[in-house]
Amino acid sequence: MGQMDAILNLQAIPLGTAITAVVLVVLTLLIIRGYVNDHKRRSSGLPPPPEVPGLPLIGNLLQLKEKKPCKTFTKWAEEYGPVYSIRTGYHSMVVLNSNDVAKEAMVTRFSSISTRKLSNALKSLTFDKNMVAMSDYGEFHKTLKRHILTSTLGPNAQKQHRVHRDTMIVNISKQLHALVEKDPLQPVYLRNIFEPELFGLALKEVLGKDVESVYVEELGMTLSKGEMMKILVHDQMEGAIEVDWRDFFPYLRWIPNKSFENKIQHMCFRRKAVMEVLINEHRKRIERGEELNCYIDYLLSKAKTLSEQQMLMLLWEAIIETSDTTLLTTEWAMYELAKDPERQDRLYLEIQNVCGHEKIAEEKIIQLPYLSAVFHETLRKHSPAPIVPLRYVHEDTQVGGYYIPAGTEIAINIFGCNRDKKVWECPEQWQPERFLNGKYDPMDMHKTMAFGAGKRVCAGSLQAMLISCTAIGRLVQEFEWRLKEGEEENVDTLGLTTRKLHPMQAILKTRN
Ligand code: HEM
Repeated sequence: MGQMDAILNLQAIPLGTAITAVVLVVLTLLIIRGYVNDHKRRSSGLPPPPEVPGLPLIGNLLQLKEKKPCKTFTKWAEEYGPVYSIRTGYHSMVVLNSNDVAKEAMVTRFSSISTRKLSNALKSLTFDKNMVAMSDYGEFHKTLKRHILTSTLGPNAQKQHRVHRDTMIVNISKQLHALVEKDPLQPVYLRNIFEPELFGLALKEVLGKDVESVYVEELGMTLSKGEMMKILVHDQMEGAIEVDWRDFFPYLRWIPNKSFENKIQHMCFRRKAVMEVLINEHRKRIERGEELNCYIDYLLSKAKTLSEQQMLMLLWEAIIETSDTTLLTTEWAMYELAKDPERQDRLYLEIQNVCGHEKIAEEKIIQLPYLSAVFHETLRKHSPAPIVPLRYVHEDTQVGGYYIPAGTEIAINIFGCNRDKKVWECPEQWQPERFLNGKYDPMDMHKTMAFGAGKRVCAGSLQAMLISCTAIGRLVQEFEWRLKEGEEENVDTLGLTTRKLHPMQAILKTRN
């Protein structure tokens, strides 16, 4: 996912005389690879996926420069079908664009497609796959996933953390009321209030306590919560899509790319400095006998074989994953509702009928099918992870009736699956009602492909649903939302996930 977005920033490729010699060798290697694969494919009796024509050596890189790769992939699917292959420099990549083939890859053929293919930036930022989401499938992955589910994200852990989510919603509501009272005509940036609260919730789940500021000796300064959020979340999300042209031309990896390396190292250094201070403070707390129900306490007592660096990465992973995609989903849902007064009214009436004068609470979600439909329709239209982090085929396999040799990268285009005209009527339109036609189980978390599927399915889907649905419900229960003039056009996204480029601005009216 990072690699592909990074193509947008593709730098000029250094072509020197040394490279001219390499070019010949590479072309020869490509021809040999093609010949060997073709021979194996013939004996499998399966055809290769259709190829999107590209240029020698660089393949399809230039065609991916213009727009978001998920959009280009979706456009190509109209011409080449749901499975096709492209070349990103030296690498072959198969792109999957429909629910059927995506599920086949993630479930039926999982054993052959369960490892990750990381860009150089992601290799450094994940400390070489030391986190649940970026590790290769195996014992290490299974153990880590069990830890995060048992301590934090599974149904029982979520019950225990309920108090933090309830507090967060109350805080958000209070701050919005204060802003509207102060100046009812002043547009409100929901993100400015929601994001620090969500980050605070992440800190409570991971460390047991919210942290307002922290002195970091290595950086020589006291960081506010906003500055911590920048170092631990925003900078890292930016780093994840940093391009290293050597990703596409591994045979040139002997050429240094210092500006890239320095940038990533700087991000890793700052993250480590902040995380170490936070971890050390909580170690001291635990030593004083003050144990809390949170991820760090769990890992320190139950996962003693983890190294310091692994512990740091796992704790940071839970912080960044909590802070990003749930915010995006909630902000996009509120954007769509603020744009669409009829659907906003329909949701408000549903909540009134079920909750009356009481504030919406998590246990009511099951009785609010339109609210669930709003959540899932937002995940469909604005899929927060538009492309599943790249997978790698580690043994010859097949998908959609096509032969896929070992060594191929697999891009699962969730955006494309969720906009497939064969599955979704008017996929460009935001219509929550599409989930209310009796075809869908109201509580099914996987009505769309937004959370992935199979053994690597998202571990945080329950938490995302609980937070996002309660927040959307409460925000609509307490205020009438209308977009600020001109805001309707602001649909661009930024980065690895579908973060709204322009934070939504809305005018709020308190409901009586
Ligand atoms: C609306 C919100 C979210 C969406 C759309 C989403 C989507 C995804 C997707 C597409 C994957 C990749 C699946 C694959 O590789 O096959 C994933 C993995 C993962 N997500 Fe989420 N996610 C969300 C929220 C969260 C939250 C709140 C957390 C936790 C704090 C979280 C933790 C994880 C973890 C740990 C994995 C790795 C699972 C594995 O590799 O086994 N996610 N998510």
